[in-house]
Amino acid sequence: MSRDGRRLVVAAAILDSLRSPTMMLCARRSAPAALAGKWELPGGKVEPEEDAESALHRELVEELGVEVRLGPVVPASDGGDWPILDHLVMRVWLAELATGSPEPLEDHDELAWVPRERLPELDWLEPDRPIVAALQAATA
Ligand SMILES: Nc1nc2c([nH]c(=O)n2[C@H]2C[C@H](O)[C@@H](COP(=O)(O)OP(=O)(O)OP(=O)(O)O)O2)c(=O)[nH]1
Repeated sequence: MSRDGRRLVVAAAILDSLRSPTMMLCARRSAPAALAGKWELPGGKVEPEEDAESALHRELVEELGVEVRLGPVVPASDGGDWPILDHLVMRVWLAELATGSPEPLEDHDELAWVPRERLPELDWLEPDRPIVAALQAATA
């Protein structure tokens, strides 16, 4: 749960390098129908009794088959989690690959390494647009 009791979604902005980022791994949703075709950050809902970072590592293994090193969280302008679809909130970490090569194993039909300056060109899930802007700023 987030601090205000809303269900928490966790996601990773996986960079080619945490130290000197130039590209970010973006994922195109394949389901449900209402969200299919839109780009997002890989991740998913935190299960009850699960801590946020463990949930993120679990989701990245399930969805992409990778393990990552986490960098800092990129907060919303109020310092907290980002409001997203379905009255959920999302916490976003910068990250870099530790092991594995990302494959669209589950929930996505395409993955793309996108140069950070081109990130706004993708057809993002609407709530992700301000997050993408913050990620560009955080990786400048
Ligand atoms: N993973 C992810 N979800 C996002 C992003 N932006 C955004 O609005 N969402 C929304 C879409 C969904 O309503 C929700 C995440 O749900 P999900 O379907 O990915 O979660 P999950 O893998 O745990 O699946 P389930 O338990 O619902 O079956 O958050 C994003 O960048 N990444």
